[in-house]
Amino acid sequence: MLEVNISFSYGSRRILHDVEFSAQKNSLLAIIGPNGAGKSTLLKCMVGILKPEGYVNFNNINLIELKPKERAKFITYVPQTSVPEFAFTIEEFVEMGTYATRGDIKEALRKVGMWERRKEFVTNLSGGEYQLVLIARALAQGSEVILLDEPTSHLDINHALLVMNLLKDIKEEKIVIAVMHDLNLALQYSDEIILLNKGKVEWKGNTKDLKPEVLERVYSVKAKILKVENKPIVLVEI
Ligand SMILES: Nc1ncnc2c1ncn2[C@@H]1O[C@H](COP(=O)(O)OP(=O)(O)OP(=O)(O)O)[C@@H](O)[C@H]1O
Repeated sequence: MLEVNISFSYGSRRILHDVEFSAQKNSLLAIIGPNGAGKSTLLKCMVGILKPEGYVNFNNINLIELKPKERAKFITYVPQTSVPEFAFTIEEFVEMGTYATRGDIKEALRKVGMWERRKEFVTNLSGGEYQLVLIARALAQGSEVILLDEPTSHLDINHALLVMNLLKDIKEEKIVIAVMHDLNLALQYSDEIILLNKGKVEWKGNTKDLKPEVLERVYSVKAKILKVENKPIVLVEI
């Protein structure tokens, strides 16, 4: 069980106001919200890149208070996909910066379907393939909590589904929290949602309980949530 309460300011500007929630295994948690709501800042605070006020308690250990090396055993962060700068092989890249064993690396690359391609250079991968390698690197670290910042941005629908199905798989073993912009993917794959707006939790709860009025208020659009083949679809009036 992960219990979070975070406030954070950049200088005198308050970005996150008492953002409080909990997360657990077997429940994919999506963090949604408009641009600038504070979603990425929240993940960076949780993983210790930024120093917030509050706590990130995992089994009653406040991860914020741990040294980075110690914290990395519990929580990992997959940043928004950037372009790889250095020509490491996939295998070297996954090994870098982790405390992973050979076995962990093999298992992680197998999980994302990249083991056979481990000798290829990361610089030659497509955006979607690189995203899978970033996830493998986080998996190889073996931490109990995995945070992902927009794991499907820049991906075509096929790769996006590949990544989301992978997260669905991973949530059985780890606490998975993903910042997501695509409301349809968030609604279809997440079990719980936190809707951030202007640094505050505007709404949180079971994904199936999210009402279009909440989306309308926060995103300033006219929205409907329809059921197609029993799956929720957000329809926005244009
Ligand atoms: N290094 C920084 N210094 C000062 N302000 C920052 C810095 N980084 C982000 N901010 C501000 O913090 C606020 C929250 O940014 P954040 O990136 O967390 O939002 P977000 O919800 O992830 O947005 P998006 O969906 O656009 O990625 C924004 O107003 C942004 O301008």
